[in-house]
Amino acid sequence: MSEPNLTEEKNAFDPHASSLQGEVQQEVLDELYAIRGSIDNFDAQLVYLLAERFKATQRVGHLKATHQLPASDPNREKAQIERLRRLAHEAHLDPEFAEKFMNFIISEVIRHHQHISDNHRGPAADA
Ligand SMILES: C=C(O[C@@H]1C=C(C(=O)O)C=C[C@H]1O)C(=O)O
Repeated sequence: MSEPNLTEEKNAFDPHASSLQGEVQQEVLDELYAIRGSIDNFDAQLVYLLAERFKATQRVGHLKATHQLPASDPNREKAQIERLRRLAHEAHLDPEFAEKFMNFIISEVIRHHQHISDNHRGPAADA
């Protein structure tokens, strides 16, 4: 018989975790849980999407380090932010929020690129 997986148990997600239990009618809680089920699915997708984006940006980081290119590309960022603000507006998402969120992600990517560059070994001097 296998041992219970303690890590899994400790990390088990309780979709009904709430500070509202006992505070509101059960029907209200049930509706809240139903909506939160969708929120949990969206959040999981966000994590997977971000993970895939960071995989791609890591590749860019290695390419830049290999060719001694700067970690950031301000013109590219400007074009991205303009496009995303437009998309956000069309999607009824606050463009200010979209810009702040994007800048937050990009600054983390640049930090990764600097780290990759700092740890990059160039071609051996005697090669
Ligand atoms: C990923 C890159 O590096 C940086 C990060 C960016 C991003 O996260 O989209 C965009 C421009 C760069 O400042 C890139 O140059 O494409």
